[in-house]
Amino acid sequence: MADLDPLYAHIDEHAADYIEKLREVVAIPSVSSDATLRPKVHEMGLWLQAELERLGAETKLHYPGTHVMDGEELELPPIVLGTYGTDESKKTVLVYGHYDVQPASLSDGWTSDPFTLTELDNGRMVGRGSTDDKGPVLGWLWVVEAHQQLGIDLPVNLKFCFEGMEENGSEGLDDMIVAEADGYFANVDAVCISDNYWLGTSKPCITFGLRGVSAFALTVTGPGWDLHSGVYGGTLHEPMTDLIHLMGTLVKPNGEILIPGIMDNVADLTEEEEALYDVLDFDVSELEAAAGAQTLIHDDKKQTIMHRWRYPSLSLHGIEGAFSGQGVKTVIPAKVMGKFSIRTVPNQTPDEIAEKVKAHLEAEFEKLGSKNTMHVEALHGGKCWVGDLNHPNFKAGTRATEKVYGVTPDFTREGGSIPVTLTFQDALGKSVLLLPMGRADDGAHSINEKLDKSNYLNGIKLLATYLHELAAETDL
Ligand SMILES: NCC(=O)N[C@@H](Cc1c[nH]cn1)C(=O)O
Ligand SMILES: [Zn+2]
Ligand SMILES: [Zn+2]
Repeated sequence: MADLDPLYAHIDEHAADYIEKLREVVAIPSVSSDATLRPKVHEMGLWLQAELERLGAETKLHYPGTHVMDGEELELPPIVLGTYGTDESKKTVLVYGHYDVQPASLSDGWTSDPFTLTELDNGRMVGRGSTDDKGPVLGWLWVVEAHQQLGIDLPVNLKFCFEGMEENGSEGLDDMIVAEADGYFANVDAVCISDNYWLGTSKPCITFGLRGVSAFALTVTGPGWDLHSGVYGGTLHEPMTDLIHLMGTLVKPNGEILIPGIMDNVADLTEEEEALYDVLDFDVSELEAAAGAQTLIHDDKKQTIMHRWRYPSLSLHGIEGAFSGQGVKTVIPAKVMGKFSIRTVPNQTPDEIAEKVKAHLEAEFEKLGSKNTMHVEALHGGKCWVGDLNHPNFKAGTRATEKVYGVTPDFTREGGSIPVTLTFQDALGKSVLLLPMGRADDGAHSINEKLDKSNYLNGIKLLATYLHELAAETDL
């Protein structure tokens, strides 16, 4: 295998260039769930295509069509596909990432403009998308560029698949992957995704499991329009009252999900799995620090980690249509929509979850005797995933981590979701490795999202080293 020390030195020397490029893409507010920012998502996709072309990849854009969001028909952003190298003597690695981001605004509590990458003295680079997932996506590009600049042969062929709707249901992606399994993706030997985080803040990990996610919108509709609560309060069924009651029937404050039958298919805990949690090097105080609170439900670390990785959870996210401004507005909202989602685990499926959620809410609404109308909509649903840690793809990731960081990584599952992981595994019949760049306290989806400069640079080295280690795998 090639001596990678010159590559590592090159990456360190070019830190300023890589940070400038990250600054450039953080400044494109590619928020996939905001209709007004949809052009920015497209712009970000085209930015990536141009960079891939600059690096000599053959690219193509797959446009999945349109969808309706907030009552508006919108063009879905392109899935950016790229092929770099077609040498039949080399293995082909498919790398996936997403270029859309979660919403962010200063009023949420950011200490700097979310779309201006802000470097702090402690090495943190703060900005929306820095860690989820623009930093890692860019990392793959710099791996190719560094090899070119140093004249080092890239030991594998690469296929890129970058999407712009991951944070909003990945519409159109699964269909494209299934349709192209024997086409564009035909020669793929292994898949790697860098879109998650270390378990803590100091030790790297590789990840072999994710929870799924099923998102719902629960709408209660009553009066024809918003009403004066002094004039109508006490005289009619209020949608907010119904909605708050219904949302209260979903989950207890201790996290217990109240939907009948929801736990029926949850995989049994085996002794072998339990032993993994016993030896895990996990510090709950780091989780508390990253959350900015000491409000964990469970007293011991084992229960905490199991409820994050292997049991389902239900979170209430918000209510559309309700008054949320400052001061008091004595209004009866005419129509309100509660949003919640369930993180799902083996062996739960989105169809089963949707059926149980609907049956429960319909039964609870019936009990209210309300004259309002209720509608439950299953939004996106993605399955959970557990990969095979013994596969050579994971061995390559482990060796790469050991080389770059000098430690054996933690082997983790994660509470979050990247539904395409299972799609790649099933449709292509190939191993998918999750190889994170960022740390547990990066604040993805939260305020002041950051990527540490050291994680960015070591992450680029890690992705490069992984490709070399995978190329050296004889068992693949
Ligand atoms: N980094 C992966 C990630 O953040 N995934 C999202 C996926 C999602 C599901 N619904 C909306 N976004 C996650 O929330 O886990
Ligand atoms: Zn992500
Ligand atoms: Zn995300």
